[in-house]
Amino acid sequence: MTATATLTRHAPDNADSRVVDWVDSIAELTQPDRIVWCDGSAAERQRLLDEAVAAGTLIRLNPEKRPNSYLARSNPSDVARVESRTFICSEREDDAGPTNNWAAPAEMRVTLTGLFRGAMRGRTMYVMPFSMGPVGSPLARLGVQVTDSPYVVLSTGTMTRMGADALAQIGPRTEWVPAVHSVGAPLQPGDADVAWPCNETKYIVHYPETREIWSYGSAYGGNAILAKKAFALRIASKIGEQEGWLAAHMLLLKVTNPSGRAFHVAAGFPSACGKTNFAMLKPSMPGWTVETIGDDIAWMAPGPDGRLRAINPEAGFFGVAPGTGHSTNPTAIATVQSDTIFTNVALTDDGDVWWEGLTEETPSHLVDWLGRDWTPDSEAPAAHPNSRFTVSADLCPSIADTWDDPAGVPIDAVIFGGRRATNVPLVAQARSWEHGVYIGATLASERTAAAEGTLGELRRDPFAMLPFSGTHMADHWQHWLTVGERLGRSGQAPLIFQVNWFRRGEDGRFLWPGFSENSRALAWMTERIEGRADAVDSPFGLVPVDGAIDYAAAGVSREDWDALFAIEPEALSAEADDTDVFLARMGAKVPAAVMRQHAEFRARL
Ligand SMILES: Nc1nc2c(ncn2[C@@H]2O[C@H](COP(=O)(O)OP(=O)(O)OP(=O)(O)O)[C@@H](O)[C@H]2O)c(=O)[nH]1
Ligand SMILES: O=C([O-])CC(=O)C(=O)O
Ligand SMILES: [Mn+2]
Repeated sequence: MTATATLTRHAPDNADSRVVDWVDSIAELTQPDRIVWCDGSAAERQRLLDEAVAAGTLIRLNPEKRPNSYLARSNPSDVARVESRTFICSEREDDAGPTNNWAAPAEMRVTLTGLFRGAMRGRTMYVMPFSMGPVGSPLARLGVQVTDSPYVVLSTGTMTRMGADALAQIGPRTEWVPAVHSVGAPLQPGDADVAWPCNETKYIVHYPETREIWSYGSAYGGNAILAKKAFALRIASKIGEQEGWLAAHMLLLKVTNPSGRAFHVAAGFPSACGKTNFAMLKPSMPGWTVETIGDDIAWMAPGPDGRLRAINPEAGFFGVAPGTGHSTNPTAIATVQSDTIFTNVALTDDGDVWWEGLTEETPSHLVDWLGRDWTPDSEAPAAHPNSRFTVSADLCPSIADTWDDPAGVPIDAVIFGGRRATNVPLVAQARSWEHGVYIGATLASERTAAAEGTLGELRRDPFAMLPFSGTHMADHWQHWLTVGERLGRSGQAPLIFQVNWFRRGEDGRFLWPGFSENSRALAWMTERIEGRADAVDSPFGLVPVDGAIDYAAAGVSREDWDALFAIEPEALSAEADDTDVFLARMGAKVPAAVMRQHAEFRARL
């Protein structure tokens, strides 16, 4: 018997034997020095925080400025999702589709077994049972992740319901998704550790049929907090297709109008395109309120009443720091006042954090995300463009009291959006569910710092799921059509809209002020649901009639307002050509309804 096998007996007494056997088998492969079963308690969290400070992984911030908060600086090479190293290993390549990296599962297993052999030597393996969604909710799902990164344990503890309660849910017949994570940096006896261990070799691997996740070499959020993008989107999109529900890269919010009527909205924008900001919107319009339910992921299923019901499977926010300030997102600023882990932001001289966009004045001296002295004369930004905050949803002042309702909330509207300097109007309503699916399917957006790649480059990001689908993207579209038909039969399908906060004028400036003023577009959408606001036809769908949105109150000139909806036939025709190429690339599985909608789009130009 090895030492690790002995330690595994410290599994909690109620741990399901399949979980214990699986943990044993991973320990056998990865050879950690110690195994710790996480209970999710506050005491455990504090112990891990203290250990991470001692190890140099976390810097404790000034408790008078930022109580119970910490700064992590990653290895400079480990700052974002690595899409080129992310794989969907379905049995058949065609089930992963042309937008995913694919490898044969048997071959990938051999590669990963080689990499994971002894990968945790000298480290502790943490076992984290977790629930995505309120523990015990019919919409919730269970998983167990092992990791050798205390930073990942702390992050998972905030982002999910992690610990003893989740473990207690796993019985002999319960389904749970196993997820294996290692930073890929074993320590030999006598080796000194580094603050952010990782490996140049990275693999983020999903087996959709057997519902397993393996991640190697990175400790960055989206690569390593496997409950989030890997499970709640990539694996869940496959499960949802098999079971008739939707896993969506969408925020969830509740908006209440001045007469007290509430609406629930799910909105899908690509990474770093405004989900967290929209979810925490402070309306500029008097009498309106927005409450937050989720800021990144929605699981939605037709409910017993025939309506689409949604839960936020997460328990916290992993939000983009740069651009988040008192004037843009005061709610997020209030949320991260305490109990927050910041990653790759700058450190102020008084032990607090700073990033571009936090305040109007720039501090005269900082320590940047790389640990170097920084002044306003420095060329590089002080915070990494994809620096993040990790904080519990409970701390958000705009959180809705229904945010963790096990039954979910009924969805009235679905929105798609992207970062588009040209062509796409501020807001438009899809003519039908089918038209809405076409809008989602052909969504394009400019690249951001949330993943490796060229900033600003326009790319197709269907359903904002390009990096997050565990299936063939065209199967995902067909699945949305099928769910829509089912909702349509009870006459209760949500309306679908498209928005674009990022259109620019010829001088390069944003034409729309965004943030709190986005409430004007949201209000119009709710008025469409109520049948109170008028709209006119356009190639994109139904757009507000003159006077339906008070743009002047948002400080927008008549000229800019017109430019926000301008139709440039040549540019649109070029975009339609590009859509042809994109749909051809997606192959024979593209639903006929999407092709039909594309033909109609062309005909309307
Ligand atoms: N101009 C403009 N910028 C915005 C708006 N909303 C958000 N942003 C900026 O866009 C960036 C990303 O916004 P987030 O709300 O964090 O985006 P996200 O979709 O939650 O990103 P992920 O967490 O990566 O999925 C931030 O720098 C925001 O300040 C808007 O309405 N107008
Ligand atoms: O998953 C991540 O790493 C962060 C995130 O929310 C995104 O990129 O969409
Ligand atoms: Mn976000």
